[in-house]
Amino acid sequence: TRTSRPQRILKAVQKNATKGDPESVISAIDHYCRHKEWAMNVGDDKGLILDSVLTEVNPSTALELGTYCGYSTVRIARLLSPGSKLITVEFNPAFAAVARQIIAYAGLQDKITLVEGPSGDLIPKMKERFGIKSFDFVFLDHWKDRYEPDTKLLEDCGLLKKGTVLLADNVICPGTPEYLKYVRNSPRYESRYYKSNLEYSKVEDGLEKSVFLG
Ligand SMILES: Cn1ncc2cc([C@H](O)c3cccc(CNC(=O)c4cc(-c5ccc(F)cc5)cc(O)c4O)c3)ccc21
Ligand SMILES: [Mg+2]
Repeated sequence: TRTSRPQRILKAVQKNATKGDPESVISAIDHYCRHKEWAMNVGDDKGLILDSVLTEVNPSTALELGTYCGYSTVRIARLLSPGSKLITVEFNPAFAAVARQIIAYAGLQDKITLVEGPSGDLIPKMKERFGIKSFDFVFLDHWKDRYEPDTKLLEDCGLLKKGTVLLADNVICPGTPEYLKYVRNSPRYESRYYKSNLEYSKVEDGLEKSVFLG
C-alpha cells in the first residue's frame, strides 16, 4: 500500500537533512510541508514563538502532549540545556515509530523520552515511572478537546508548580474553546495569546501561554 504522510516526511528528512543537525531536520520538514504536502507540525512561524518562550523558560523538565512526527519535539529538545529532559506522549504507534526515527536522525534521543499511550492514562504515572516531581514547561498539541481535561489532570497529579508554563498550539484553528475559557478565567493562571498563523498557511492561528500561579 501507499506510504503514509509521516513516512513521506521521514523520507524527506533522510534525503535533505544532515544527520545530527537538528536545524537541518526542522528546515527539511518545513520545506517539505510548505512545498510538497501540508502536515500538522507547529511549523516555522509558530515555531519561532515556541523557541522564544522556551529560551525564556529554559526548562529542566518539559512535557509534550502529541508528538506526531516529532517536529516540535526536535524544536524543543534542541534548545534544552545539558541534563534537561523532554517527555513526549504519543498514542498512535505509527506516528511514534516515525517520530523515533526523526528524533534519532536529529541526534536528540538522549534528551527525549517518547512514551506511547494516551495522555489521560500516562499523566498519572509520570511521577512513579519517570521520577518527575513537576514540569517546568508543557507543550499541548494533541486532541484539542483533551487540552482542558489534561491540564486539570496535571494539576490534580501535582505535576505543575508555581511558574510552570503551559504553551498550547491551535487555540484559534482548529480551536480549543473550553481550554481557553478555563485558563483565561481561572485565578490560578496568567494567560497571554500570541497571534500567528496556521502552519504553512495564511489562516490565523496562535499559541496561548499560561503561567501556573500555584
Ligand atoms: C490523548 N492523546 N495522547 C497523546 C495523543 C497524541 C495524539 C496525536 O498526536 C494526534 C493525532 C491526530 C490529531 C492530533 C491533534 N492535532 C490536530 O488535530 C491539529 C490539527 C490541525 C489542523 C488545522 C487546520 C486544518 F484544516 C486541519 C488540521 C493543525 C494542528 O497544528 C494540529 O495540531 C494529535 C492524539 C491524541 C493523544
Ligand atoms: Mg498543532
